[in-house]
Amino acid sequence: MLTNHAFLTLPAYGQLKAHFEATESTHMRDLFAQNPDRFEQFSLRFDDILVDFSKNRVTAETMTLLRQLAEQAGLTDAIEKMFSGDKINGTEGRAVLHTALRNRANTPVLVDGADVMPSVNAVLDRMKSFTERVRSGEWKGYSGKAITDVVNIGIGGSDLGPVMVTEALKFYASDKLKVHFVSNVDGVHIYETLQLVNPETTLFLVASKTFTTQETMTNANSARQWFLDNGGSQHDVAKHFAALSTNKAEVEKFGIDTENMFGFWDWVGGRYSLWSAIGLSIALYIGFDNFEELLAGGHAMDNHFRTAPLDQNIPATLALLGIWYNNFYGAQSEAILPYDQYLHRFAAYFQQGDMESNGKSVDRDGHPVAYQTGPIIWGEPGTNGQHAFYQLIHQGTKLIPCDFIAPAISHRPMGDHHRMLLSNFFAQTEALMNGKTEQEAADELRKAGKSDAEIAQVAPFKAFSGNRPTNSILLKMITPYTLGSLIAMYEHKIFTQGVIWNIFSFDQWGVELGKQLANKILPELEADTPVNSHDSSTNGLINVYKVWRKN
Ligand SMILES: O=P(O)(O)OC[C@H]1O[C@@H](O)[C@H](O)[C@@H](O)[C@@H]1O
Repeated sequence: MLTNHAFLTLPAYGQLKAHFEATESTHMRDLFAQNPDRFEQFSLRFDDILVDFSKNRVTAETMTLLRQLAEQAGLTDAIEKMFSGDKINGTEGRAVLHTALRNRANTPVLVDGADVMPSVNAVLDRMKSFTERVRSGEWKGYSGKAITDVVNIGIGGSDLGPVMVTEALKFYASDKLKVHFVSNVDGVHIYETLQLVNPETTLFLVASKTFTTQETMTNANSARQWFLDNGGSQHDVAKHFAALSTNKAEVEKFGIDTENMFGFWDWVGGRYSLWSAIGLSIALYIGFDNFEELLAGGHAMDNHFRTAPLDQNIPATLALLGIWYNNFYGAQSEAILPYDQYLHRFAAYFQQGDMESNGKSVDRDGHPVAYQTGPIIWGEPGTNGQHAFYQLIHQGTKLIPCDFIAPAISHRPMGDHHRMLLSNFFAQTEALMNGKTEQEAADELRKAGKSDAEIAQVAPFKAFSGNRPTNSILLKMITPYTLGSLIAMYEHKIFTQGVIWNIFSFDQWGVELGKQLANKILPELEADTPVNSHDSSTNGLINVYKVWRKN
């Protein structure tokens, strides 16, 4: 178990508070003017990833104090505990070992005294041979045809990771196999997907850690019914349905041949499971070699996180910067802005990764926290975001720290597109940092021939305060390996913050209440008789629904 501490009483917290008050009004423009080495001093490199954090409202002293905060919170010890299989998921009594899934060094990792690596490797071997059989066409559907479409049915961690990675690595995909993802219990999702596929050549992957999730089981049942209604027989189900789960009993009950079950373990959190059997759709889409590269990239970042000193440690640095804005500047959110269309689901993926992990308000002693924990994560790919919500980032009243992510080399070089994309990537962080004074705005207007009256009227609106923090994460190229490292980098950032806030990052009790209430309401929706067992709003909504559905 992790060692507890009181975040607000850590000596470095008090020092940071005083330091914040003394430096809050400093403008990054001045910090850059004073220090020509700022970029060298405040950037880190790891393989083909450059993390430039110089455009943050920090000095060397800020970083030193933040690192002391991490040390005082016991980060080094916590990292070791996670990697070595300690049961750091305290409320569920579980180890947290997604790192073992990508442990390419194959060193033993013990849970309750037993090495998990042989089981991890055994599942990977089965995924490999299955992937090869499906991709080569050796695996046949019931009418003897090769598989052309894979439909992954899952939700949350059993969906978002595979969706994000298959999109991000589309360049590596085989053109013989398409992947589709069904998550929402809204029948529209499965309906529309089934319109695109042929039962003779479709493989359904039912992806659910628990194999009891309402949405997934409902979609899986509908998919099986569709399969049976459209030419497949009960006997053929084995050729068209596989399960990715920890729950063998439920898989059997559903009727999937356990030969077609790819297992994982309770020490893999749903939102950290793309590295496990849940990644089978990824392996099928990009090939097993590329899936292994993804694992290798994650593993390399694990080694970095575990061994790099704090002043060189990329995930820890990003985590500490996040804490600086979250707990001292009062920033409510963080934006993730990938300048790469293939990464268009990256922010959505880390919405779950971060918000489900650190959206907690009780500390590890079970006491309510008296400080802010996990931020709101949001974002869209650049440049689309620029034409939508960047106005607020540039001139709104809220401080929104942003991560800008871009590859130097595009997989799809088309004319000048990539250079234009990157000019925007570079320009935005420069603009956010520098801003534009009212005087500069006025000078521009004067040059454009505006009168003094016009200048006085318009200049205030054309001024930008600047001093808005950004990290620039420049990658050489989005390869399976770099993507693996990038994902692991964010995972460890989230972990570090959870350690410092003294919260449990690997449970998610907050999603349960809504599920319980939905289960209670579902049978109440059957009859047309009005309900009166809820508050007046819930009763009112249900009763109007019961009237309207009749038309
Ligand atoms: O994989 P399962 O068991 O179907 O769970 C899916 C999702 O279910 C949600 O309820 C959890 O909040 C997520 O963490 C999880 O990923």
